[in-house]
Amino acid sequence: MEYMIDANALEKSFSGTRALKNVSFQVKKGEIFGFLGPSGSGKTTTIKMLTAQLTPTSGSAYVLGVPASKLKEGKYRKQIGVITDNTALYVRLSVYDNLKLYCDLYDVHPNRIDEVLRMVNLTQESQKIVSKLSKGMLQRITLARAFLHEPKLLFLDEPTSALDPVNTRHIYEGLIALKEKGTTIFLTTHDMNEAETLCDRVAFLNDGEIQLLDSPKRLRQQRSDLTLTVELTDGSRAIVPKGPAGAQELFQYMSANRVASVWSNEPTLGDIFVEVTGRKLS
Ligand SMILES: Nc1ncnc2c1ncn2[C@@H]1O[C@H](COP(=O)(O)OP(=O)(O)OP(=O)(O)O)[C@@H](O)[C@H]1O
Repeated sequence: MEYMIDANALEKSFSGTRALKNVSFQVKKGEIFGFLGPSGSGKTTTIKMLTAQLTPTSGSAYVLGVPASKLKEGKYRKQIGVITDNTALYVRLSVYDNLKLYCDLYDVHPNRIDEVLRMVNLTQESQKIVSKLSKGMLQRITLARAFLHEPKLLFLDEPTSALDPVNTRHIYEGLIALKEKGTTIFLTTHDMNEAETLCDRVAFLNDGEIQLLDSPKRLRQQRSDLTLTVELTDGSRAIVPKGPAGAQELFQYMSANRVASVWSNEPTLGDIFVEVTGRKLS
C-alpha cells in the first residue's frame, strides 16, 4: 500500500449544493496530516467520506489501500480510530467501564486502560460516571477510546476544541507518542498553533476546495522576506538581510555584545491562510 489515504477528485453535494469540490490529496504512513479550514469549509464532510459514514457524490477515496466504503467491515474498522461529533459513550457507565467495553470489542488487554487514561490526564476520573463529566473530560475520554487499540490510522475532528492549555498539551504529547509508534493521523483543526505543533503537512481548505498543501515549514519559508529581526539590548530593533551584507551588520552587533534576540521574519500559518483564502480561520 503506497498511501494510508488516497483521495481523488472527491465531491460531495447536499441537495444540489457542493460542499466539497474536486478534493485530492494523499497521506503517507506515519504522517500527521492536518486539514485546516474555517467553519463550514468541509472538514467533517471529508472525514465522514473517508470513514464510510458518507458516500461521495463523485470521486474516489482509498483508505488503508482499500475503497473507503470497505471500512464498515470489522477487520478494517479495528485498524482505524475515528473521533467526530458522535462520542458513542455509555453515559451511565464509568470512564473505566466504557474503556473496558472497548477493550473487549477490540481484543485489547485491560492494562492498556491505565496507559491511555494517563495520556489524556483522566486517571483521577477513572471511576466517574460519564454523564457527570465536563465537556473537556468527555472530549478526553473520547480520545482515550480512539487511542486504546493503537490504530494504524486515526481520524480526529478538532481533537482539542474544548480543552484548556494543560490538557491540550497532554493530548499533543499523546498524539506524538502514537505517531512515534507508527500511527498515521489525519486531523482537522482551525487552530494554526495546533497545526504548527503537530502536523508534518497541512492542506488549507476553503469553501470545499484545497487551496494549498505543504509542510508548515516550507509554507512559511517560501514566504519569508529573507530578513532577520535583531532585537538589541537597548530594546531597539534592526531588520537585517539574510545575505552577506546582513552578516556584516549582525557581526558588528554581536561583537559589541548588543544582541538580545534574533529571529527570521516569516509569516505565520494564520497569515498565509488569510493571504491565500482571503479569510480568517476562526
Ligand atoms: N448532512 C448535511 N446536510 C446538508 N448540508 C450539510 C450536511 N453536512 C454538512 N453540510 C454542509 O456542508 C458544508 C461543510 O460542512 P462541514 O460540517 O463539513 O464543515 P466543517 O469544515 O467541518 O465545519 P466546522 O468547523 O464548523 O465543523 C456546510 O455548508 C454544511 O452546512
